[in-house]
Amino acid sequence: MKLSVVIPAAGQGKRMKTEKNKQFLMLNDKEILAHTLNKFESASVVDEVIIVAREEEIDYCKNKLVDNYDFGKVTKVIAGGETRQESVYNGLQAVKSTSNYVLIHDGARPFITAELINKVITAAEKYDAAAVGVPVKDTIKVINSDNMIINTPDRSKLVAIQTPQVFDKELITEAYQNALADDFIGTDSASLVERINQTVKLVQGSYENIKITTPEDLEFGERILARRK
Ligand SMILES: Nc1ccn([C@@H]2O[C@H](COP(=O)(O)OP(=O)(O)OP(=O)(O)O)[C@@H](O)[C@H]2O)c(=O)n1
Ligand SMILES: C[C@](O)(CO)[C@H](O)COP(=O)(O)O
Repeated sequence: MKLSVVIPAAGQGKRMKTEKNKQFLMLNDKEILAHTLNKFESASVVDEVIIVAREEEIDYCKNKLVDNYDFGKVTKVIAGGETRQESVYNGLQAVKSTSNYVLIHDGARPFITAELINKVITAAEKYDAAAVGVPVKDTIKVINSDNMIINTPDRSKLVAIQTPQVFDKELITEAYQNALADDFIGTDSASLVERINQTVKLVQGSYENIKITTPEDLEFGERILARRK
C-alpha cells in the first residue's frame, strides 16, 4: 500500500470565536494541528502528508509547524477552498501519482490514536472505503422548518461519523469529481462515495476522537491529554 494523508485545515474556526484560527491554539505543549500531524508522522504506513490550509496561513503552517517540529512526511502545504469538500478535493489533486490509498483526517481532531489509524486502514484495504464512527448516545429527531418533530430514527442504526476516512484513490477521486459535476456538497467524504453507490465500512471509533469545534472542547481536550500521560 502507498498511502497519502490529506489533512483539511483550511477552516475559519468561527464557532471557536477566537482571534487566532482554532487549529493554531495551544493544547498543552503544542498547537492543535501539531498534535494531529504528530500522529501521522509517527505512523509507519504513511508515505506522505498534505496539509490543506487557508492561503494566508500557508507560511505559518510551513514555518511554525512543519519546520519547527520537523514533520518530514509533509510533502506539500496547499491552499484550501470555501468548503471542507473543496479543501479535500484540492488535497486529492495534490497526492503523489504513486499512491493507491488516501486517508482524510480533520486537522481539528488531534486525539486520533495509532490504533484507530491502523484499524481504519486495514478495513479500507479490504473494503476500498472505511470510516470511523461511534454509536450515537442521544435520541435523534428529524424536524421540519417550524422546529416540529417529524420522526425518531431507530437509534441502534445511527452512528456519529468521525475521521479518519480511508479510500482507494481512484474511488475517492471519482466520488469527488461526481459530486463536483452534480453540485453536491456533503459534510464528509464518505457521503460522496455513498452517493455513487459504493459501500463504506464502519470502523468503531472513539468518543475521545472529538473535533475541536467550540471552547468547551478545549477543556475536554486538556483532560484527555492529562489522562493519556
Ligand atoms: N473550507 C474549509 C472548512 C473546513 N476545513 C477543515 O475541515 C475540518 C472540519 O471542519 P470544522 O471543524 O467545522 O472547522 P471550521 O470550518 O474551521 O469550523 P467553523 O465551522 O466553526 O468555522 C477542520 O479541520 C477545518 O479546518 C477546511 O479544510 N476547509
Ligand atoms: C468530516 C466530519 O468531521 C465527520 O464528522 C464532519 O462532518 C465535518 O463537518 P464540519 O461541519 O465541516 O465540521
